[in-house]
Amino acid sequence: MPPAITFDAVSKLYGEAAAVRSVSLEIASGSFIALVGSSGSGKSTLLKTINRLVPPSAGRVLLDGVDVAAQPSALLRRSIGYVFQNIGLFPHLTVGRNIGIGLELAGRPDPARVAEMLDLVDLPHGIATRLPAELSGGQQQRVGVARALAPGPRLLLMDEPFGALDPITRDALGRKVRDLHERLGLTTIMVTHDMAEALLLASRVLVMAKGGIVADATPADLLAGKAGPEAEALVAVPREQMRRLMALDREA
Ligand SMILES: Nc1ncnc2c1ncn2[C@@H]1O[C@H](COP(=O)(O)OP(=O)(O)OP(=O)(O)O)[C@@H](O)[C@H]1O
Repeated sequence: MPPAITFDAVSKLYGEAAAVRSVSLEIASGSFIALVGSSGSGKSTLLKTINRLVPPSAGRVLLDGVDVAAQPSALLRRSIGYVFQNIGLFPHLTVGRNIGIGLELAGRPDPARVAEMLDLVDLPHGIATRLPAELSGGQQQRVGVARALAPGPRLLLMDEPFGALDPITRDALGRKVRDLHERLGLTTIMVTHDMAEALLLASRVLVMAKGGIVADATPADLLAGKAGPEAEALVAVPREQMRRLMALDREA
């Protein structure tokens, strides 16, 4: 079973300023969650409390009922896949070693697993001997996903993973990740600025503002305007774009 996550009154203060304000919520095992909200609303900070990159100032985060603070952070991070915007591949290591690094550090190197992961993200095996700089941005981000999934985590955290990609590559990778989420039976949390991406990929959308969760709804309820004013302001943009595109299509 992939883990369920509980945020129990989680807050994070930086000096006087609260980046996250007393967030309490449960995430069911197997969910695909999109975390959206304006810049600075606390999305990344909340995400990072799960893998202990950010220790909460108050409250607890539980994975399957166990406080993450009670687990050694290296062990915890090995059990959680993490993909972030600037990819963070090791530039001096080949693609193959980048993908295998988690297994290597855990003392169980596995070249066959590297090939399996390349297949999983639709990259040719020949790419394994190249350096990251010799790949396109989209290919690098696929390697980032392969690296996160190589140790076989059940939980995948993604922080604006496709932000730097062109729209076509972004759409393809988003679908790929959704497909992997289903096939591997993951629990996935993705921070994104793109409401359309959130609506199309997630089963549940959490909207943050000023460190708090201001809406928590399915994509269908969000689109139907049932999730409150903050959510409505974010949904209005893709909805209006869709309306204009359809009007153009009718004129053509
Ligand atoms: N290490 C830090 N030190 C001080 N303040 C921080 C730190 N990290 C984040 N903050 C502040 O906490 C608030 C929330 O930041 P966070 O990165 O979580 O927002 P976000 O919603 O992910 O934003 P974005 O969409 O721009 O990435 C912001 O006001 C930010 O300036």
